[in-house]
Amino acid sequence: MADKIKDAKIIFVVGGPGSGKGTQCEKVVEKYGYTHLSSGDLLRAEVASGSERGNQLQAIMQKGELVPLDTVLDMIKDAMIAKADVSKGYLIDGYPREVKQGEEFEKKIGAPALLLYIDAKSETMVQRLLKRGQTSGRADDNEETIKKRLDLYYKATEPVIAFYESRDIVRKIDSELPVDEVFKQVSQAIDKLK
Ligand SMILES: Nc1ncnc2c1ncn2[C@@H]1O[C@H](COP(=O)(O)OP(=O)(O)O)[C@@H](O)[C@H]1O
Ligand SMILES: Nc1ncnc2c1ncn2[C@H]1C[C@H](O)[C@@H](COP(=O)(O)OP(=O)(O)O)O1
Ligand SMILES: [Mg+2]
Repeated sequence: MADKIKDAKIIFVVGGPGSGKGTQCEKVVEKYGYTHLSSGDLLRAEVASGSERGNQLQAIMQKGELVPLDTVLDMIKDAMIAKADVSKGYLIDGYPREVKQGEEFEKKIGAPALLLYIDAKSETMVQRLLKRGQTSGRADDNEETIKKRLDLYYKATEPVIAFYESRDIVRKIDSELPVDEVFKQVSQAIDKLK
């Protein structure tokens, strides 16, 4: 595995729910041709398949909780391998959500070259998620679950940023600005990688 993706850059995209991770990743795909893997999207695909495992995942996600680490990591790893021959870089969106996930990823796959920290105020995230909820059809875009997701973000995911800061790979992105302004910052961080 490590061999197959040895030249591909790995970028972790970390930020609260509704901070704009998915929005920025789409633009990175367009400009840089990186492979975008969203843990949430992978999980929702499993739910949509109607499998027994998908039903269990749905119940967890609806409560705003984290699904088991092994499940997410296996899904990401399989998806990375599937793209290994064509991918020059990977955007890992929504993972790691806790320090342990980062540690396990590095043991099984490899080290990230960059961590994009997509930062927005909690009020901003709530407003964006409530708006997204009007059309997303996502079971977790409702007021009650949003609150739980935010709490979990501050408790479990923010420590991930501190964990990688010591390696100097964290780039903090101000995601309060309009999408294109946010993307300028993202582009600058990626351009510096080369
Ligand atoms: N910079 C921004 N300004 C305004 N709205 C944004 C911005 N970035 C994202 N959004 C909107 O906020 C919502 C959440 O964005 P999304 O990319 O799905 O976030 P995440 O993947 O982090 O949950 C979406 O409806 C999106 O259109
Ligand atoms: N790395 C991960 N570990 C555990 N659960 C995860 C996960 N990534 C996603 N999930 C589950 C729990 C999340 O509340 C839900 C939705 O995730 P998401 O689509 O990444 O949300 P968002 O883009 O709004 O931040 O899926
Ligand atoms: Mg997303």
